[in-house]
Amino acid sequence: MNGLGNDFIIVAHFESVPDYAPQMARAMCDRHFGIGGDGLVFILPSEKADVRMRIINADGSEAEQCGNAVRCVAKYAYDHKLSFREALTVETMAGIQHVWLTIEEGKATQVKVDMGAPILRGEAIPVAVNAENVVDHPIEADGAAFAFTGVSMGNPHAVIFVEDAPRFEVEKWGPVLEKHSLFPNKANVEFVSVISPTEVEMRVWERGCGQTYACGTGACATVVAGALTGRIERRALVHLKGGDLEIEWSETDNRVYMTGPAEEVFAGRWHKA
Ligand SMILES: N[C@H](CCC[C@H](N)C(=O)O)C(=O)O
Repeated sequence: MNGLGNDFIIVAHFESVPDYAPQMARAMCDRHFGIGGDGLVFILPSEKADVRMRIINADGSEAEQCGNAVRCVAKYAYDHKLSFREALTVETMAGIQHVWLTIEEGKATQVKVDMGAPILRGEAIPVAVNAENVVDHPIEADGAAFAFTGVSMGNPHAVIFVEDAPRFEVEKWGPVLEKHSLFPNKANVEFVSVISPTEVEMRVWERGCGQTYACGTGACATVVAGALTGRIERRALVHLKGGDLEIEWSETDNRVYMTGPAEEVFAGRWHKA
């Protein structure tokens, strides 16, 4: 499945995450010797929600949250009758996500997710900056100077505003910034250019998988960072390499709502030993 080209291998027949999950993710996500994907997603039973999601990045590291994967999991749960409601809940390591599905011809097409409230205090993101909000904070890497705004949606993000995101050298600066000493748990790094107060372009280097076509939590972090720094409004359209996400950081409940597509591409069997 994928959300705007951010693609995942979904497995739904485990009761819990096996201890060999990191090796399984690295093998299955390999785009030449495996199936290929940005991550391996387990759909598990839950006592608190309709289903539970755990996500392992392509490098075998586990992430606390994944916006595009939540949309895929919710679609899978409805389409494969793990849930019969168009409004359902997905338990993640970041909390319980409420999800609303748009159904067309019996299948979920568009998915809206309550991604919860952003975490902005430096040591909770975490970033090695002792501040309630980490806004346009200087960061140096390989002799270049940037300014990042730190936001967690359960997973850590460093949002950097640049002149022209689609032409930015993500492959050069992403890996250096992902592992910067300011980020104790590493970070997903978003490069964002503002088109208008309600529209941005974003490219992303993701922790544990590299440059991806889209990042749901990254799009949420982008709108929060943009609104915090007065660059954009709290509701914006985020243009990503793989398509668009609608994001709103609600003024009334402080929660971030993400709306976008989810797609099932194929199903199959994994035969490798
Ligand atoms: N690589 C991310 C997890 C996937 C997040 C992204 N794919 C999304 O849609 O939110 C991390 O290690 O925090």
